[in-house]
Amino acid sequence: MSIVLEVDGISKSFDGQAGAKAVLSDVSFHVKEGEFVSLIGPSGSGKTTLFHLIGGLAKPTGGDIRIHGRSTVGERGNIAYMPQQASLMPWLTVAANIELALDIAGIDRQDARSMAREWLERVGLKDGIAESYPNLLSGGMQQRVSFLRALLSPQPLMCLDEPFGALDALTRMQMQSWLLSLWEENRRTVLLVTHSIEEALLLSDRILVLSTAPAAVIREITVPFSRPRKDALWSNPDFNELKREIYDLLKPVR
Ligand SMILES: Nc1ncnc2c1ncn2[C@@H]1O[C@H](COP(=O)(O)OP(=O)(O)OP(=O)(O)O)[C@@H](O)[C@H]1O
Repeated sequence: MSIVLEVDGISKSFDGQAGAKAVLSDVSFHVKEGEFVSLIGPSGSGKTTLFHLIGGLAKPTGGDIRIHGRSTVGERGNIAYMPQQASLMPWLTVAANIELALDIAGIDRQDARSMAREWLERVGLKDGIAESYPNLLSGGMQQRVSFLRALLSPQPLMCLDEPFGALDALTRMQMQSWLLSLWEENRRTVLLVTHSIEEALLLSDRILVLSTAPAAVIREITVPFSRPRKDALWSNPDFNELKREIYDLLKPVR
């Protein structure tokens, strides 16, 4: 499998009143083609900052970011990004929201139109949802549309930033199962930021554990469960063992 993303010795500091504040310190990792990798770390450890750097919205203080071997520091348009809040355009229908993203990414308008409609049906968003406006959909439905928009976008890497963080616990579990089966069919290259250890274990091939700020990768865990996975994994003793191990890594040092 070829390497899609290389984060190579990245550091990032912000200037503040009390001088420079280091947020990331020598962070290095990679994501291979078709891999699902999760980043998990304490609150404030710089996960969103890292996504901003990968997406080209900010520049690192040091280090390099490469996509398919080419340095993309400060360059936008290389990732399909899914934020915590769906951020759909309220004045466009669901289908038009997806079409717009594909259009911006350079896909022919006619192709974007048929892709959006076909995929909405395929992922169970039927019964006129394509022609509905986003504010008529539940939070979970909006996130399905947001995920689909990222999934269909042609960029080589999907970055999912706490995509289910704003959902209630039950909807979140349903969304995880939905995303799991959809991802296992499509195998796009994914980097996920999450606060949920269970979510990371259920979905990922590998988990990168970040330390508190200034953050570095303190552990890389290869998730040993075979695919296709089912949410019944939650009752597997090995699942709980790994959950405990990651929880201990994230515990604040007293
Ligand atoms: N533009 C900025 N200027 C100054 N400090 C910033 C800026 N952006 C982020 N920070 C600081 O960097 C640190 C890391 O923030 P970031 O949002 O990346 O963490 P996070 O791991 O995503 O947090 P959470 O898990 O709570 O969402 C925080 O202390 C934050 O205040």
